Amino acid sequence: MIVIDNFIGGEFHKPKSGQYLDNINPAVGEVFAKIANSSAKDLEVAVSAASGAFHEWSRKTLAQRSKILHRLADLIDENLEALARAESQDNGKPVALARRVDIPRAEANFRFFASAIINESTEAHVMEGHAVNYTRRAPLGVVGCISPWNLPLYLFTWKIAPALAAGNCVIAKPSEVTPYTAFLLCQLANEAGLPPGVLNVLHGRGAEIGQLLVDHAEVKAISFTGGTQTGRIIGQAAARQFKKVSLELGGKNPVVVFDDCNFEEAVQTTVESSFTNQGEICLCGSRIFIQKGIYEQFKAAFVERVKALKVGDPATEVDLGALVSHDHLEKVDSYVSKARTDGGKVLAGGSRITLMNGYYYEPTVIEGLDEYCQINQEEVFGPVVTLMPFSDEADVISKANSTPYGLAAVIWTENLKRAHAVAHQIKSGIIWINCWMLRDLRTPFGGMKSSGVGREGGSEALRFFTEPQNICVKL
Ligand SMILES: NC(=O)C1=CN([C@@H]2O[C@H](COP(=O)(O)OP(=O)(O)OC[C@H]3O[C@@H](n4cnc5c(N)ncnc54)[C@H](O)[C@@H]3O)[C@@H](O)[C@H]2O)C=CC1
Ligand SMILES: O=C(O)/C=C/C=C(\O)C(=O)O
Repeated sequence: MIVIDNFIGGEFHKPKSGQYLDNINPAVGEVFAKIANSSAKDLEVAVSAASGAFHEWSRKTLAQRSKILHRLADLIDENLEALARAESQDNGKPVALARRVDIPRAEANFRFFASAIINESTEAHVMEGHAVNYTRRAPLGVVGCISPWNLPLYLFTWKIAPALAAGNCVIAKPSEVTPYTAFLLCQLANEAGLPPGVLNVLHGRGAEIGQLLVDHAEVKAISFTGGTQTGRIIGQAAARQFKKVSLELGGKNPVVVFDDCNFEEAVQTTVESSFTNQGEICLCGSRIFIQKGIYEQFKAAFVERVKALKVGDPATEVDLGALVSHDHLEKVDSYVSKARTDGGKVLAGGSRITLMNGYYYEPTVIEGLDEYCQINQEEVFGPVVTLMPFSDEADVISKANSTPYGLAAVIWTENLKRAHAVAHQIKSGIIWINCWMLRDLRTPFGGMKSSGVGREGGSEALRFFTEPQNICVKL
């Protein structure tokens, strides 16, 4: 049995409570690891290690920090296969997907921020003839990074890489549902030469050790990705201490297909935007709006391809693996049941798949529901999409904006003037025109409305993890 212990001050530590949680492989429904169940005592040791390391880490030159983070990126690449297999075992996603997307992106996250700190310029504001102001951006100290289960190492590193690059010491809390690759990364951090205490990883339940981390006065900022309800709790707790907080939350993302789209590309990419990673990505499009003139044609082509998707053992060549947990499978299935009772017609899928005692669900397409029914308002976070017709631009803009969420949207049209006009009126932090998940790590990443507060990526992330200080010099 694998034992996932905490990583504090460069060493693995058993939880002070001596208690462990079960870690289940969702592909087969079996416990394969034990996870440290951390408490306040573990947090105190981690805070002390992180605070103690801050002086040395924050005073390293940018080139020194950059070199260590590049080395960590190299080590992720060297261990790609083992990390991809671990990610699949923990999460249920196809190994091939982890090999192609999750682990290379974890490497890219370190690579990107290791280079960004070297290339970032500082600002100066000249008061002609009077003074010059320059902006110093100093690291915050000890910061907390809380990540979810859907893209475990990908999102864990998306947070810790900018935090470390900017000179902070980190206490990270990966999801208790998928802690394995964060645990494996700790060993690589030591090999890369990251000084002890600069990165600390505590495992355990969100409502316990996660909440203690958010509430700790020595932790100066929290970067969180996860569900909107959890984001609300964290935002409220952080506000009490005027703590900096970045919240990347849920989505109910619209895909808008105009009748002048490149039909083939729109159909194929919409299959991907719906079902990649079993639909467990906050950026997946879950409400597909199709212009009336091509509704039937698009529906037929889309459903045919969805029915051809292969679901099964994630260690083999499949399109979809298992959902992350039994609870999540129940949740997804209950949304589909409710959609049926609301009058929805299931065009593809709609059922669990019995296989190896794992948590498998068919890729599901539903039509016949309006934009205000439950399944079109709440985040399912699984392989379920709805199809809805629309008449014109005004109609689809109103429908696209009809949820509390505003994370991402996709627009398919060959008329770029129309694409820009619609993009400007959809209330989403990220808009893809004629593509999906084309990611440039320099761009601001995050959502509007209930999809979050703040932005990650590029300079936004480095700014979040630093405190600006204006220094005015009289000339
Ligand atoms: N990126 C996204 O948009 C994600 C959205 N979700 C949505 O949230 C729903 C619930 O999934 P969960 O696994 O329960 O997500 P969650 O939001 O509860 O968990 C995300 C992370 O937050 C931690 N956490 C939970 N409660 C906390 C607290 N009070 N203080 C500090 N940290 C806390 C968890 O341990 C985990 O590391 C999903 O069904 C999905 O709809 C879940 C994961 C990612
Ligand atoms: O940064 C990305 O490319 C993707 C981020 C995805 C999430 O934040 C998510 O699914 O939660």
